Amino acid sequence: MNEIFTARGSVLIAGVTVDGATVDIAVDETGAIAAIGKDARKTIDAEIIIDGSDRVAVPGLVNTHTHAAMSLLRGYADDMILQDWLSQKIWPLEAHLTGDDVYAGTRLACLEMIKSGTVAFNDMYFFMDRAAAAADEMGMRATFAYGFIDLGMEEKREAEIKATEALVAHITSLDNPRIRAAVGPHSVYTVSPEGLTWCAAFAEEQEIGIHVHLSETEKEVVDCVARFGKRPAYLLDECGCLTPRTVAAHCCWLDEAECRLLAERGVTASHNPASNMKLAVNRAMPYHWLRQYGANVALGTDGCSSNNNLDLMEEMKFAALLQKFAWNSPTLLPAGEAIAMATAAGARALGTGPGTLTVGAPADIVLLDARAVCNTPLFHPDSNAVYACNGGTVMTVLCQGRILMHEREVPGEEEIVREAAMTARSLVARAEESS
Ligand SMILES: C[C@H]1O[C@@H](n2cnc3c(O)ncnc32)[C@H](O)[C@@H]1O
Ligand SMILES: [Zn+2]
Repeated sequence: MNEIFTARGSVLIAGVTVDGATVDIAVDETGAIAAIGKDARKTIDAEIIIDGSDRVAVPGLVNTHTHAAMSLLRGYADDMILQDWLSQKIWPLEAHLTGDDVYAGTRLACLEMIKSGTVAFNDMYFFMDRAAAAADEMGMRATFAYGFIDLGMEEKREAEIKATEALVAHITSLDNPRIRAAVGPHSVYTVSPEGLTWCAAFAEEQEIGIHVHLSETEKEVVDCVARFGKRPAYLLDECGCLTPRTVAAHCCWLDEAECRLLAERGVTASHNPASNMKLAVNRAMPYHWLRQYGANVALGTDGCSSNNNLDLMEEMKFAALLQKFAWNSPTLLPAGEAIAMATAAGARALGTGPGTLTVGAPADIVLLDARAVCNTPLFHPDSNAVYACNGGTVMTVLCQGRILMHEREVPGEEEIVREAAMTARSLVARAEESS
């Protein structure tokens, strides 16, 4: 294998554009940014030198809500409303999932994320020990939550508790700083208050995150008020699920008071605009209120069955456009804020560092092609990154100083794609045989 992918020493990115200036970025052997500037090359004896001319450097992107192995379900069920999509197509198929399926699907997802500039992701799914193995092999950072769904049944709740405890124990035993565990209560419509309360207490005891779907549809809100006499964010809060370690996905139907509550609790709201538009949830996350009350707002793709890709560069554009359109404000969510959502806000949510190109930060660095058509002319790199380009502009990706992709080459790509295609076919065939 090309030594650029196996090297674990220091790296110099020479003559790269950062915030409009041409600089060097020096990465030390611990994987941290040692220096940035004109003389940064003098600070290390670089094992690997990357030519940064014709490249724009940005921080690695962070996907704060996905179901990575759903890459196997890409294009399997489109153009449906959420409840029908889940109950008629997705859950029946997922009943046939195996650990091998999740491993192959997560490897495909990691490949796709790396190829579009993502270095870290927040995952909620099943067989997460196998997902963790895949992410580790691919060199990414990731947080894994078992999708806890008890449907109000005590017996099922006991099984979900065991599955959650087993995953957290497994990930803890890995003792891998790139791979973390979280607790994943799916939503207020699939998890009982008892289940939600257990999830919150366990996450607090383990000092780990909570990953939950929140107020994705109007039906979720209406049903929650009818069943529990309160809106979903208040129910989650009563159960202890709103914390600074919580990532709440979607947040489309929050009212203003719920936005203030999320901000007060330090919750990260993960905006998933492509999935929301595709499933026609009929309301955009109220970003203006969340920002007004100081909530951390990050970005996520959701899974490949509702998006249908994992390209966070595209997601930045969807977010900026959807917010402007839905809230009738062309000044809402400008390009710089969209990039901060996809980088610093996501890194804050997952605790992966500052998510910026600064000395001392983990070297999670993405190099974009400055000569690409979408980057020409290059008046405003942020504008081009959000409004003109997509993940195809990503040339090189470093995570903790390790080179995961260079000149768009990722080691093992062909085998990962072949294996995932075969696995997806076999999963669907098994499901069809049994129906
Ligand atoms: C972990 C479970 O969550 C399911 N899922 C995937 N996307 C969504 C979504 O947008 N809303 C609710 N649930 C979702 C996934 O299929 C797993 O069953
Ligand atoms: Zn989701």
